[in-house]
Amino acid sequence: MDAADIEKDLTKVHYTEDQILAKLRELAARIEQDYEGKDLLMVGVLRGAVMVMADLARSFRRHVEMDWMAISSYGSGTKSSGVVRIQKDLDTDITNRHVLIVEDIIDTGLTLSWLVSNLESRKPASLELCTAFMKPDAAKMRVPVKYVGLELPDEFVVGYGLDYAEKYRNLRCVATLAPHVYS
Ligand SMILES: O=P(O)(O)OC[C@H]1O[C@H](OP(=O)(O)OP(=O)(O)O)[C@H](O)[C@@H]1O
Ligand code: HPA
Repeated sequence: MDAADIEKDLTKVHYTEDQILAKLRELAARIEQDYEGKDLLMVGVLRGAVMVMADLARSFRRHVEMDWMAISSYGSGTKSSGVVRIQKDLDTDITNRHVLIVEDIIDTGLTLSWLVSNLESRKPASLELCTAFMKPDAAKMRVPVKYVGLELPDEFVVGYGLDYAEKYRNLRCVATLAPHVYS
């Protein structure tokens, strides 16, 4: 499949790579300021957050630690299954640590709500959330998200880490996936 074939699967590009990187640099500057003088552990949520974590972390001029959790609620479909499962836990003990969860997207908010209560039970010194993208339903979430990047409509999107059935994660932009691909 070449680039032109992939483009046929997309209906609208919402953000280009440059727009995404510019927003992440803004978030990184705020995070750097807020965590001045504190050790910071960023927890990335596999697999979608790989790109966000890599670009965010490289925007810092300070040390950060990174660890990863793999949890899944979407399987290979376009709707949340409603059931969150841990597939890989953290390697780090987060007790008394300043933890920042890094996500690619908050859609229904189910994954993050679940993750926050799971990580809070481990007694970190602080726990905050950062997401590159957010859909409208996420506003209904009870957990506040301190660092929010870019807004997306309530459509199934792919690219910049976001997949459909494990494909499209490597697109540099974020775009709506044409319904003919999954219906
Ligand atoms: O707000 P929600 O409706 O819960 O959706 C957000 C979650 O869905 C995606 O993960 P997914 O389960 O698809 O796993 P992946 O990161 O491996 O793609 C995404 O990376 C978020 O973790
Ligand atoms: O729109 C989406 N695309 C890809 N993965 C997702 N996980 C939650 N929402 C989405």
